[in-house]
Amino acid sequence: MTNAMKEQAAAWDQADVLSRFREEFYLPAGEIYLDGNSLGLLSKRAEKSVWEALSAWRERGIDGWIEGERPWFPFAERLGAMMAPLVGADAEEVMVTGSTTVNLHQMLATFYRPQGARTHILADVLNFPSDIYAIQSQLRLHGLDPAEHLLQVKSEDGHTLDEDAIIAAMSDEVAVVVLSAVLYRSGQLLDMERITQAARERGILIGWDLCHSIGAVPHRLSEWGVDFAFWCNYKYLNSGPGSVGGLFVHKRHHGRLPGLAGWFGSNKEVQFDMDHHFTPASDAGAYQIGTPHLLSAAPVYGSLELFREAGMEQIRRKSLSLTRFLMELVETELAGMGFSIVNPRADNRRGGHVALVHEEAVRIAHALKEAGVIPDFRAPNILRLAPVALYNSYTDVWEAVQRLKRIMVEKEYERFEKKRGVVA
Ligand SMILES: Cc1ncc(COP(=O)(O)O)c(C=O)c1O
Ligand SMILES: Nc1c(O)cccc1C(=O)C[C@H](N)C(=O)O
Repeated sequence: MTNAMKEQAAAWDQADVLSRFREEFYLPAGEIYLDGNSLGLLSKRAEKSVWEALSAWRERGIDGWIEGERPWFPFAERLGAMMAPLVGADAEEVMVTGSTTVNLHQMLATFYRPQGARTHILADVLNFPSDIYAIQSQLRLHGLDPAEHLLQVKSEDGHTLDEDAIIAAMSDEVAVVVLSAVLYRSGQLLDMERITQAARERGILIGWDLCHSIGAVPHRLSEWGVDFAFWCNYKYLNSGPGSVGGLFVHKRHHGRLPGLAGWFGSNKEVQFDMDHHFTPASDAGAYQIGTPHLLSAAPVYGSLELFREAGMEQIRRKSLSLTRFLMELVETELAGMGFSIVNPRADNRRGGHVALVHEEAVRIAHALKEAGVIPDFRAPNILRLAPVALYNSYTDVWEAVQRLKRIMVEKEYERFEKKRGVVA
């Protein structure tokens, strides 16, 4: 059985239409990297685009803003247009700017307008903490108590959300809904289309956090009628730690005054008139604030070239197939060893990683790292494994599970402290 699976993995690798993209990345020597859902690996393209940004600065100085192959002044717009297909949007609806948390602040500062009974923001108990902090602080800025005005949909099993429960919580007290497309721990993929439609039918605005879905799952934000979305580019998009994030604002909202205005949100024709009257850009560009962080935006260009070449549909197909294989191996090779798979199994219900619960998860994560498999751990007991379509192979998945099996059989994890790392 084991050998048959290994041969199967090798055969799939042979037939893999995306296998050439592995060469585009710097893979840590001797390691199997399965943490691309937290920080994607550096690609040669991303590295090249950073060097090109530095060269432009070195050679052109101030003229880099308007001259050269990739002038800085329209760069955020250019990246937005390149990224638009990944979220299913028109070029003018997407901007590469800010960060996840900052963009959520910008979106709420713009779209959260408590009026009459509609004063609540609806989120969920499984959301990433930073989103919740941003929501709480936006409520406070309106003089409202988060304990009362932030509603969080509960989770029955502590890992997943029930879409019916989310929709049932959309009362006429809710002004805005903020949810993650893919939940950061369990990897559950929510039915964005259905939930968005339900919010719109009830006159509620809806915004999606795409941190764990962008680059892993295709989206059709524009067609679904999503009001806004925000994300980072350092996970599946491989644009580097702290790289500039992204946002989407549906075209029906264009022309509004952004909640947080700054001169880079100006109509570009008049920005350098230096007028004290703010003339916002007519599209998602209006939501930029200050000078773009060019050196952290530069790698996004190289990363997006790879996505354009590989194609999102192919990436999703391989990602699903990798995670399906991983789940199958966990169930066969690791049977009886105390693991339970807590991500949903169905293809249309899971994102790009597999989430395993084990009572020894923290020590197993340490042991895996020592064995050259890079997972991540989320307290109290979740091991996340993300085989990434652009740079992981089926053989990586097979080999990672063999190393994990050895750790369990030999009880290698018992040598480690039951304590998470600083950046777990
Ligand atoms: C779902 C989700 N939201 C928000 C964040 C925070 O993003 P940032 O630190 O880029 O603002 C992260 C990751 O760190 C995340 O996974
Ligand atoms: N943003 C991160 C960071 O600055 C340091 C370490 C990890 C991260 C992450 O992105 C964690 C990630 N959002 C998660 O899903 O847990």
